[in-house]
Amino acid sequence: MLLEYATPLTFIALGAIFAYSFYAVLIAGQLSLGQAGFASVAAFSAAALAPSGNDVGEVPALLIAVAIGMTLGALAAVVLGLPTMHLRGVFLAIATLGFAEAVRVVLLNSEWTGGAQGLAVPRILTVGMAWIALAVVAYWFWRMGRSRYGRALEAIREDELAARSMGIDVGRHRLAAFVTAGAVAGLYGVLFAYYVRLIAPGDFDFAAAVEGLVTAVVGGSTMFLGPLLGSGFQTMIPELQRAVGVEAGWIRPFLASLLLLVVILFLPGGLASLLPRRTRLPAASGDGNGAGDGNRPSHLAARRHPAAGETVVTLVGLGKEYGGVHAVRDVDLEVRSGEVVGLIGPNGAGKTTLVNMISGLVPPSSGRATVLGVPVGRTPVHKVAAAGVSRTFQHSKLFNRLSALENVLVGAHLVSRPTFLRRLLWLPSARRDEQAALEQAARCLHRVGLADAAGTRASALSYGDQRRLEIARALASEPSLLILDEPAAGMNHVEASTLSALIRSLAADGLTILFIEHNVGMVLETCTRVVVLNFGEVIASGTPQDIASDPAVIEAYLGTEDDEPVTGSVAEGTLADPTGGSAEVMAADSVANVRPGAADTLEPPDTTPRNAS
Ligand SMILES: Nc1ncnc2c1ncn2[C@@H]1O[C@H](COP(=O)(O)OP(=O)(O)OP(=O)(O)O)[C@@H](O)[C@H]1O
Repeated sequence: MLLEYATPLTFIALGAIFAYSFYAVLIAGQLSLGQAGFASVAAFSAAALAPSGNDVGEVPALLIAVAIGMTLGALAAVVLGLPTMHLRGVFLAIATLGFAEAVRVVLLNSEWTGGAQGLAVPRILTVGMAWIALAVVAYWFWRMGRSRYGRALEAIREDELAARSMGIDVGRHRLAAFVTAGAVAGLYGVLFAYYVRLIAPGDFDFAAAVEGLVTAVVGGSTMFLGPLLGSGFQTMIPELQRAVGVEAGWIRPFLASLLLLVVILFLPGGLASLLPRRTRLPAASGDGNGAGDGNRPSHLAARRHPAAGETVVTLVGLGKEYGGVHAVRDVDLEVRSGEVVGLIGPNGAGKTTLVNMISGLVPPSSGRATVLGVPVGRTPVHKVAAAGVSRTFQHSKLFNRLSALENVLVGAHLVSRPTFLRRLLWLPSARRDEQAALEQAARCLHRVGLADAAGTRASALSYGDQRRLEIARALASEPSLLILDEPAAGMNHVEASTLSALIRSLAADGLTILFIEHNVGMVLETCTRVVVLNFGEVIASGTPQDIASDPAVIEAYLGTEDDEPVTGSVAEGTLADPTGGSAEVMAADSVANVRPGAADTLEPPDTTPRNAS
């Protein structure tokens, strides 16, 4: 019975293995078509170099061929990956396709490959061996999925910039994914060669690459079972055709293309997304709050924080120019450990550019900046994060297809330990470390009041909850400096007030906080020091009381008698941009027209002690 279906079953396994080589990079958001090239390098080299089954026995001969093929596939991926890993999307696809085509042409014109006639290879592979190989590959990706490494790849796929800011070395992870793809494609090439008996360079052409990609995409690139589902579907179409007596050759590519279209339009996660995706929640602790905000899990990696009062940020003459626009000019600023510094200023004042320079996202044009001992501008973003800088973004940069808990788990990248290889071996220490990371994530969610939303997809959260989730994700790395870019945007008064209390409680724990906010009232209430930027320059810096009555600040916000009226509400501490921009105001319904010079102080500062909460 099984033998009757041996051929389609073998091709399902082979197709799935090939699709896994695409899945390996799709999971990190990379689109590569070079896998056919890796497979052909592996297949021809192994066939030429591996000993004959007559000399060493069939299975050892196949195993040696697999080892040769996977090694050469991985090496080819390193050679191709090093110069191309900085490419994204379609550019990477074109470069890798070019490589595969070049390999095909070289093999086609080489004598040792038999040219267009191809190379005869003994059939050693059986259906059982093919499925064992598939099981090993699927196991690899299954165990990878919930490891720290697997989560980092998913984070890169969802938002590369945010992943960098969480301390993930994107270049290294992308190259690792590419090399895995090379090895898996190499495995496919060898198994294919030792099954079909005769291999020709044409077996690994553009059409083969597209078929592998379609199989992976149709199956789904976000769940490890996707390639298997895709391959089963692709291989079974001709079998079903035969069963119902319709032999037309166009049906399979037509249905595959149709399904690809349906998947891209309506089912971005592929067939695998129809299967339920579970978010593993941490085991509840005895305090009734799940992992709650209890003690720090003991298996997390250690973090060193600066002592109270130690310098955290030093900016000297820092400037950034975009073409002729001076976004930031000549800023001198020192932030000490434990301070809560509010950065305010009208739209376009240069606040985001300044914090982008501090977090290493944007290199300065002039001056120098040292953050937690690291010279930013010359240091990659993930290393700045590793030094202890964590941040949220003005426009939320969550990993939208991941749950709230998974988002925060990525945030814990820097304090959690690598677990993938230990997960492959089911070592208890890997489970313990994963549990510690889960507890850390749950603790951070609890701290921002999102414990109940742990299993909810980030994209399904309300706008205010998304902003809180970003804060939880930023906290998970246990930073020394937390940068918040307009954290209260989109929040109502109650939420903003709760957020203000949270920021003060974080500061009471010793965290240094730098935050941009248009809600001036909240800034004055929350900060120990306020820095005001206008046209890229610091126009004032001091205590909330000083800033609230500083004439230069009031003029920057309200303009002078000669200016056009501006919209905003002093009473709400929320002011629109005097330069005409569109500030995200906290309470749109309370916005009133304010004549220039209508008030002589901003929102009076709250005198509540900082650590009262
Ligand atoms: N990547 C860029 N390329 C060109 N100009 C830029 C770039 N980023 C910022 N700018 C310009 O730099 C100036 C400062 O922008 P920035 O976003 O830092 O201001 P901001 O104070 O954060 O404003 P907002 O409150 O609206 O976020 C603006 O004139 C802006 O147009």
